[in-house]
Amino acid sequence: MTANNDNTTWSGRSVTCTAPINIAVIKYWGKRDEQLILPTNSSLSASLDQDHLKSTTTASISKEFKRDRLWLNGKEESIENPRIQNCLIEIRRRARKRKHNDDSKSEMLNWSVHICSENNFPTAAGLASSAAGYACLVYTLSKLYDINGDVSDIARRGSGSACRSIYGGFVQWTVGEKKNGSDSIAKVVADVDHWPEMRVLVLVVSDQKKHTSSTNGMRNSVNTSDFLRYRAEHVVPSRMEEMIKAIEEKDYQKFAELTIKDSNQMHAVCLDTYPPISYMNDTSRKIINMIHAFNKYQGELKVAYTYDAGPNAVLYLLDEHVPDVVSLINYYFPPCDNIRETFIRGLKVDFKTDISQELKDVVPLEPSPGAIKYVISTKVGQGPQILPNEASLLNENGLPNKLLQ
Ligand SMILES: Nc1ncnc2c1ncn2[C@@H]1O[C@H](COP(=O)(O)OP(=O)(O)OP(=O)(O)O)[C@@H](O)[C@H]1O
Ligand SMILES: C[C@@](O)(CCOP(=O)(O)OP(=O)(O)O)CC(=O)O
Repeated sequence: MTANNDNTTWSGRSVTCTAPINIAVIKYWGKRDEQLILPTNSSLSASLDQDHLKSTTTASISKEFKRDRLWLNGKEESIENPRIQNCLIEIRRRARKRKHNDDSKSEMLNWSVHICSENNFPTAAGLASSAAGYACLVYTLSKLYDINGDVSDIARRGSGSACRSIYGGFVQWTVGEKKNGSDSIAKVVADVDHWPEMRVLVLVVSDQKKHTSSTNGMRNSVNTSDFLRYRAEHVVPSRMEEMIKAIEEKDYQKFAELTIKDSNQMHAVCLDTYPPISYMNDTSRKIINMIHAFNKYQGELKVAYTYDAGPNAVLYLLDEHVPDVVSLINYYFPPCDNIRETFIRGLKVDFKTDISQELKDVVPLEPSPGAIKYVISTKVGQGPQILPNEASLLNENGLPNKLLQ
């Protein structure tokens, strides 16, 4: 395939896109329909800047391809994965529905597709790789097949949280009421420029694969936790309204309080599950204690934490407080010597590695060297982006440029 300007050739077509991860401040935890991936409650997240955390996907179609194929992070994987199939089938169905005046384009719908994707961060480690991955897959395929309009409901069929990564800024996923899920879609609450002071620190405690996947964990919670039903019916609806208002008004105190409470509530539902699920470890709990002591010492909320299905903490804070919070992390969770240089990623300014005696006196912790592996400093970011042809992950034969042995 030799691509021309619009990525179309006599025998093929190829598109490459990127998509962000997102970190929820009102958590999705529970499905009411496993097949369509419909949630038990609405949720809300921010998509993060793609400098450090993104998926990149190339999708190509060609007359010459014999069958659909998929490569993920340099290795061929089965394209029969039911979630990938759910997305692919729905994309092709929507593409067929569109009336093509141009016969050559209709013909393309019968060609096989090659998909190659990579994440620039650890996969399946609780860093929302499935969200970025499926959003990127669906967005790329939608561009390949010229599908216009919202495709968040298709990304949702890959992984629930992926629907929120179809947009940038602050994004809600509305629970919806319809059985077919057509109203369970992502909507932008505030775009990327709305709250430019907002910063995000991702504290990587572990980048190993987690013991209980989100899918299995939330299925057990739906089956056994009364608290999950209570949360969905009596807590989340009003909390969503409050959170949207806090974001619209840039009310950090309210935003931080709701973020902390909602993370703790999701993990309380996990503990209410039978048998209980606990995603946090000792380091996660120490981070929580450190942040509550720090906020109390400051007299107001300066930093909010949230945890997904793993031990890693994500902190939402305003840019003016980043230096103090980074110093705090450095003091209580200093890096081992060999990684000092790469411990805090994405931050140019110098920060202190010590804190005041007054603060030490109120934080109920001893330093834990090496407990945090590294920190990614980032911010709220854009939605998926289309890249130029040169960025393709597939060569002219439709095979990956890079393959792992
Ligand atoms: N770039 C990608 N393209 C397609 N699929 C991907 C991509 N990245 C990840 N996935 C899919 O997502 C799976 C990992 O999802 P999983 O929910 O276990 O981890 P996670 O998304 O990192 O964690 P969490 O969703 O709990 O934050 C992978 O095994 C793969 O099937
Ligand atoms: C804890 C969470 O990150 C849950 C993520 O769940 P997934 O979207 O990974 O689950 P599936 O729909 O089964 O693929 C909270 C959130 O992102 O809202």
